[in-house]
Amino acid sequence: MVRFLVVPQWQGSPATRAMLLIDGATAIAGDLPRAATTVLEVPVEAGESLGTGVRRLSSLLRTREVVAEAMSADTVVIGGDCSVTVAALAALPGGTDDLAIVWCDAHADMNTPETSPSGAFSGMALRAVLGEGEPQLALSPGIPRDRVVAVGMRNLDDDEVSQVEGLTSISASDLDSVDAVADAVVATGAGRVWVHIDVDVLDPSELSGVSDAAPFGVTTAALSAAIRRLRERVPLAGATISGFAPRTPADAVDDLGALLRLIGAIA
Ligand SMILES: NC(=[NH2+])NCCC[C@H](N)C(=O)O
Repeated sequence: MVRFLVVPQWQGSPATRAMLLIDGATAIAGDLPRAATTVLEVPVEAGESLGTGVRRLSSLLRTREVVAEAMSADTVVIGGDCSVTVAALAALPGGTDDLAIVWCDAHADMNTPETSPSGAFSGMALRAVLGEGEPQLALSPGIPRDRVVAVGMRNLDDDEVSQVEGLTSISASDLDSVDAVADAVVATGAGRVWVHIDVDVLDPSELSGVSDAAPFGVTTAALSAAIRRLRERVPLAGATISGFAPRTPADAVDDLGALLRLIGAIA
């Protein structure tokens, strides 16, 4: 049975109102089956960079320990900022040797501390999954680039452009084919797949509670259908929903329909 691990980590976000991610995690948790849901306690303090180029590193490391203690097979992780996926993969039962990653996010998250405009670890999260960037946070071993399928990526920093070469990229219009994601993952040869969804991958008309909305995103319907099709062909190792940062409780209610549809596709 699927377990939900709610990780209200905000310290990896570049947003000025990053703590709205706590409200987002709490709103989602309230709609999950209680017996299958664990809400983790993440540090309340912002934390220190400890001389690295990653803001709030000390708190990110602490959350990582808490996630490692709680991880089990068939876990759906609910963020929090999108770097919670790095913590989950670092502690994934069975390791990551046979894993492909589907990274659904408007942003590339391919910065390192050297290229990051913000110092926010969420903007470095996919790069850390590849095993690169700040060594205290990077996966070891990393996931090879040819095992990564990026969906809906459309808001890149200049230094990220060269870095996304080598990833398979699926645009919003590519999702018109319900098999596009499944075909790309099967082509990697991986035995299992982790699906990461930062909800800012959705078009802003579908969901408003994100801190850095980008136009021309994917529809909830197309993404859900693509994930369901993927799961018919490749076993799911786990999944993440992250980046939900509603401005008010009423806004959160407006967005819950789209969120629950995505959760239904991955859980
Ligand atoms: N998944 C996200 N919301 N990422 C935000 C990244 C923003 C920007 N590219 C940075 O590195 O700071």
